[in-house]
Amino acid sequence: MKEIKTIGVLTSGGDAPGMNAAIRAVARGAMCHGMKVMGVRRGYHGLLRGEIEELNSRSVSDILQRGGTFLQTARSKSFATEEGIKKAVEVARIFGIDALVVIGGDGSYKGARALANAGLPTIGIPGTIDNDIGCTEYTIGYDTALNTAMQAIDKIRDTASSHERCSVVEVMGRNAGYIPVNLAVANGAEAVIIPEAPYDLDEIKKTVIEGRNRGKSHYIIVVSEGVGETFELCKNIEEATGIETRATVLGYVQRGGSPTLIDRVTATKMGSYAADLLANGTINRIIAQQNGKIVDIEINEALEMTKNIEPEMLELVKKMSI
Ligand SMILES: Nc1ncnc2c1ncn2[C@@H]1O[C@H](COP(=O)(O)OP(=O)(O)O)[C@@H](O)[C@H]1O
Ligand SMILES: O=P(O)(O)OC[C@H]1O[C@](O)(COP(=O)(O)O)[C@@H](O)[C@@H]1O
Ligand SMILES: [Mg+2]
Repeated sequence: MKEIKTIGVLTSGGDAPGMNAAIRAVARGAMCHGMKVMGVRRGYHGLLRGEIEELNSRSVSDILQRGGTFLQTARSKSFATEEGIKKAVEVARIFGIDALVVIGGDGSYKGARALANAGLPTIGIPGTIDNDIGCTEYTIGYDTALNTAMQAIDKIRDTASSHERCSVVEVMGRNAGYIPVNLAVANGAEAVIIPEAPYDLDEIKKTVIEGRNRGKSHYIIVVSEGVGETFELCKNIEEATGIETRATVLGYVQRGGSPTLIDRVTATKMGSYAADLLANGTINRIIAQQNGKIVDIEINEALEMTKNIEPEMLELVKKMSI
């Protein structure tokens, strides 16, 4: 394989706090190895359009602490086609990009694998608030999103408590329950509803009614957006319990904001690790965290890996709701 002299870096899929820290670390890490770094704007969409410019150590200054992604991001339908992949590889070749670092989620990795199969070496870095990537125990943005949502639910709880209401709070995570389950524990929810596990609405109503009988003044039910039944749930609980029940959809509040220490440090470690791999000529890998350590996994193998919500976490929510 020819020596990697120039690398590209892009962010793809939903933005996540810490993506900027990862871009900075990839760029500065690569520069330390004498590589040239090209920033690709707007994810795969921008790659197709040649929205590419060289980065230097100053173009990535003052971004470490900022949420979002200064390269911007996109979801691109036209990229995810045979034609799109072919064109993307061609554009990379025109700009002299020997390998591409993709910071994004599971969808972006499928794109990275397609590029690798078409001849453009890639490295994936996990960047998504959802923490829904099977090969890694941690994804950049997850801790910030959890802390932001936790603080928001604390505020909702103040109002629920003052008015003696029940609050059904819908949180993000697509089809994965990592965000809701952790929030339910951190915010002392009566119940959590996630796409991975069946739920018993009668049991939830019972928990709320019994809680009131024991003197509770507020009730929090955390629901994953992936369940898709937030407003029906709210109505059902109110009708069955007679307790005024309000729904709050946290939405994008969870995705923005300055990254926490964990996200800054993890992003910096992973970004620098990606640059080291490419400097050594190691390609088509996904960076992951396993047992607290940063590792790299072959891309096909990484995409086959799965992980599960610990049932103990669901048990813990139940136990603590008495
Ligand atoms: N199967 C696929 N093949 C090629 N590209 C894909 C595939 N799935 C997703 N992508 C590309 O990756 C982009 C980001 O994926 P998405 O699932 O939206 O976000 P994330 O990477 O954060 O999970 C998509 O808009 C698309 O361009
Ligand atoms: O608002 P968007 O960009 O359409 O997407 C919403 C989705 O993006 C996320 O915030 C992040 O998901 P991805 O990292 O897979 O893009 C999900 O939790 C949510 O389902
Ligand atoms: Mg995803």
